[in-house]
Amino acid sequence: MSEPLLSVSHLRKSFGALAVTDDVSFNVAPGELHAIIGPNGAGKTTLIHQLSGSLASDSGAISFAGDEVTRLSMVDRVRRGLARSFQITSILEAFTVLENAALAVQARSGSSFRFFRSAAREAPINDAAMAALARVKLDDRAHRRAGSLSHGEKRQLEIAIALATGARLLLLDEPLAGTGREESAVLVSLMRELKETHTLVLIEHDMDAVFALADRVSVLVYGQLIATGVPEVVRNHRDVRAAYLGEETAA
Ligand SMILES: Nc1ncnc2c1ncn2[C@@H]1O[C@H](COP(=O)(O)OP(=O)(O)OP(=O)(O)O)[C@@H](O)[C@H]1O
Repeated sequence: MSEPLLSVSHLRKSFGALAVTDDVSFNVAPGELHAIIGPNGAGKTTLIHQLSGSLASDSGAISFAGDEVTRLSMVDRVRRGLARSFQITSILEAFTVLENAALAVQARSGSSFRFFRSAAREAPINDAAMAALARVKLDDRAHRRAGSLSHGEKRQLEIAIALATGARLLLLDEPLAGTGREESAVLVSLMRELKETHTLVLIEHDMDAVFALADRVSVLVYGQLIATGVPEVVRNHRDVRAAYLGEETAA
């Protein structure tokens, strides 16, 4: 196997007495789509926060592209190419879809946020922002107000914003949450296309999507990874089936 792009080793985070991530170790190879699944409250979102840098880890190490990034800020991790797809709440609804993507391009170049309304009018920024929108099939919505997008389109825009930062590895936290069947199909096919060019870490409750897309799956239960492997092995893993008893994946 090639050198991992992301390497997580013995990562921990507690809130008070609650160990929310507890000695978590796994690797993600370049080009891999690695899904992290687990029952509600298992610690998946906390783990993504630790990987993105929005939450400091108590102990353990995170390496990205061969460099340790454990103590780096979120902005520094984004500049190195490790970006989280931010939640809808971070979309600026009053601005156009293009302006939202342009802001992310501008953040990558390190220039000030203050003039971002005009950023979309600067050719290099505009071109990069339009390219990110085209990747998520939102280029025809570029000049619409972001607030006017459907729920599924907003999730596409979140991914475009992460792409526009120049990310090599995208951390996607439940991109299908709250989407309808058609929206979800659009996002699944989008992720399949993104796999061609990007490394993805995907947290998702939709097991059909996970097992259709993932190269490998890790299972988090009460903060601990109980299994990592290719989908078929994980699906049939005894501990995984036990952890999910009564939940959809064991079906
Ligand atoms: N800031 C915090 N302070 C205290 N407890 C927290 C905090 N953030 C998360 N927790 C607790 O940590 C546990 C794991 O939460 P987390 O959101 O990471 O789980 P999850 O696997 O993403 O859950 P879900 O699938 O429901 O989104 C939960 O018990 C939660 O209440």
